[in-house]
Amino acid sequence: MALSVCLFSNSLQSVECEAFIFPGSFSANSGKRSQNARLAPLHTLARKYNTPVYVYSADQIVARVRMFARAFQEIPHLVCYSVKANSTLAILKLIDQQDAGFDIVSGGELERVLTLGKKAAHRVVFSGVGKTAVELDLALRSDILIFNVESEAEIELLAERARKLRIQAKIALRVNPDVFAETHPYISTGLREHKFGIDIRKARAVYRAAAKFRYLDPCGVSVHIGSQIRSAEPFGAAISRVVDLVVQLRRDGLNIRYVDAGGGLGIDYHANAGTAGLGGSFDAEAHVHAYAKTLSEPLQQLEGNVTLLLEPGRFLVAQAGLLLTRVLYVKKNGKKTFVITDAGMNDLIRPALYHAHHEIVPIEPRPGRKRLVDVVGPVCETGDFFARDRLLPELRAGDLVAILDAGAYGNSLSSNYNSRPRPAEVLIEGRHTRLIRRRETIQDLIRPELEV
Ligand SMILES: Cc1ncc(COP(=O)(O)O)c(C=O)c1O
Ligand SMILES: N[C@@H](CCCC[NH3+])C(=O)O
Repeated sequence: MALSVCLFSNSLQSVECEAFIFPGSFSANSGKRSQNARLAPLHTLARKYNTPVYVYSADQIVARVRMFARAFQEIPHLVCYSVKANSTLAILKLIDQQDAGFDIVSGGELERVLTLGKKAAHRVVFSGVGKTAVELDLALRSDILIFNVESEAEIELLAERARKLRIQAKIALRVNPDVFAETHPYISTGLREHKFGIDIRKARAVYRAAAKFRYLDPCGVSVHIGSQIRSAEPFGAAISRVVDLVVQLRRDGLNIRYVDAGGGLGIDYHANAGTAGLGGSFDAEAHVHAYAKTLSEPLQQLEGNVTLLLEPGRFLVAQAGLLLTRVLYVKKNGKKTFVITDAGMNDLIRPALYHAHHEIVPIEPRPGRKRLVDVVGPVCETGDFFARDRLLPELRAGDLVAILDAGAYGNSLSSNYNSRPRPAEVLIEGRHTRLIRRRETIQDLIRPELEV
């Protein structure tokens, strides 16, 4: 019997989501609100586009952007989607259509935003510790919204470039608030020992110095304490320190009009855990509302006159994407069973890099006893795994499996290691599916070398 499973369900806590019709035995019961998104069966996608392939749901992305905006509706704000999470042009376009802005960290990301039109650039915040003169010039000429400056040396370089081009630059200092946030150490950014931002204790003096440059307008304060943060508390601590600083800076005579709270709101990578019914207790909407409340309380001290900039990445796109891959081989080494897929760590590096958990769902699960397996890729690294000692229904060569919650830091962090072309990407829009990035070919990889 065909039952429905919505592998993107968690992002909306949807029930009865008829996303994928599997001849399997899962049922998607993950919560409260119901949404019918009729999407194509994954089998069809695998046949049409081959594997591995990233599959995204446009509905889910749009729903997340709207959910985020709803939570902040009482506060003047601009959601600036963090492009690094997923920088595929069709995804950016979708988010642009929701009137969002963009958080970028390189000239390359700015070029991507510019493909949406010049207007999109006016809603860009430019973060990053290592901006080059060329990147600053492009951003100045593109008339971006604001530069989040991360060092005194960068202020000087930006002031020089702005003077040369005779273009006024709005700047925020990204302050380092020395706030601990529980997450993987590689993606924690808010402690003094991290490379990010300017020590908040020095910030007033740095603002005073910045204000002397004719072509710089110090009008914002920004902070970003890390990524995949599941509790509201550290965001509250960071924003309170920022608000205190804004009060002081205003007393110092600066016209601070922007507070940028950064990104970092986490998701539940276990939300679809379990096999007898996908879904979990994570309520994304409640989570973002709690986050909004935590940010808005300290901001009240500023009595309006401030636009809150937000830079969510993962929260908007992670759960709207999955990586569809086919089992190549199943083999035993001693007591271990390895399920070897055609996707590898080069396609999705999060498990290898952070020991990150991603749910893995067989598309046609076999009934019967589950087995403890390692799901691994074909790359020549022992770290090339998607799951270790995971209890899964029996898998055989040829089976399709979906690696869930892969919409953020999936393809954008992929590489060509082992000379593996990157996967295709497909967007599901209502009843239609669209190839938004073709699979790379070996020619794509070697052409730059043949050209020299
Ligand atoms: C400055 C900045 N803003 C926004 C983000 C987006 O973070 P997330 O995807 O966790 O929301 C990042 C990544 O951590 C970042 O470094
Ligand atoms: N790449 C990380 C997030 C990094 C955020 C960068 N500021 C992840 O996959 O979780």
